[in-house]
Amino acid sequence: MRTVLGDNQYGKAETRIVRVDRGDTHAITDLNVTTTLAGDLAATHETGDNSGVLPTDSQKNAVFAFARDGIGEIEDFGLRLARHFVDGAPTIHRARVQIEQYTWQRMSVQGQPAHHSFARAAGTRTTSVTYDGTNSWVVSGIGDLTVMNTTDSEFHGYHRDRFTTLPETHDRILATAVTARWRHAEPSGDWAAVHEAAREHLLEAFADTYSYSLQQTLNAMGERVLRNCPELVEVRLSLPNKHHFLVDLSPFDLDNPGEVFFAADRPYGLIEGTVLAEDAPDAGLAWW
Ligand SMILES: O=c1[nH]c(=O)c2[nH]c(=O)[nH]c2[nH]1
Repeated sequence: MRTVLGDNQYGKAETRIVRVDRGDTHAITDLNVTTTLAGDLAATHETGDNSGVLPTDSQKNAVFAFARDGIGEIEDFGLRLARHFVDGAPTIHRARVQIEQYTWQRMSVQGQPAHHSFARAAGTRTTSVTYDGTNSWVVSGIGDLTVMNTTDSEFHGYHRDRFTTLPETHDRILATAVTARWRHAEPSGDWAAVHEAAREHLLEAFADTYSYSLQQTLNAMGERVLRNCPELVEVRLSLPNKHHFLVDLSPFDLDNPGEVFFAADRPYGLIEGTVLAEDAPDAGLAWW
């Protein structure tokens, strides 16, 4: 059988890098960086001719070397790296730089901000930057931000088949670990300000939406971000439904008026969806 080489890409996954800025007080930037390159790479696949391959080791080294000059916002760091790879190597026509930034909070010591001590906080800030030699696309977001509403959530009226045993509920816990990614209309802007605003609006929409399904909450979260952040044109959400089951305490002659739950970790419902501005421009390579 004859075969042809299809789409391919390669890069260095998960370069972990911590930069310490040693000003009057220390500051840290803690990143997990994944670089992915694509282009004219048939030769290495077909004959092992590596003349067009920029080693993944060099990609990792570039991440560390670029960090020596300062990192700044992860979106800008990603754009600098992506341009370096495509503009510097003739066979590389497309680069993606994905960055996860871990959140660290400065500790307090005797009521004062600590000089050099930090505690890791929940949630990550993320970006995925793509550059094709002409255009750049930026998708930013958050990861792993666990949230819970202890009421104002119902789930009933669903389609039933012969396997349906789920009891309808008019009052349940709604909990999820939010992964959200938002597409910027332009590959420039005040990344940190947009991030803060998008995060706030996501969380507020989660908290103040009376929910009849996690799907409805997802849509409300995406809508709220797009209505309030004109820099953004698309939001993609992935929301695991972290089920909390009321424990039957009747064997112990105890009632359970919505107070004691079993927090199951698997299996879990996984609710995913996209909300777009009606006039969102074509996504191009934003989600590559
Ligand atoms: O908000 C929910 N959406 C579902 O689709 C679903 N399915 C399920 O079993 N529980 C829930 N909850």
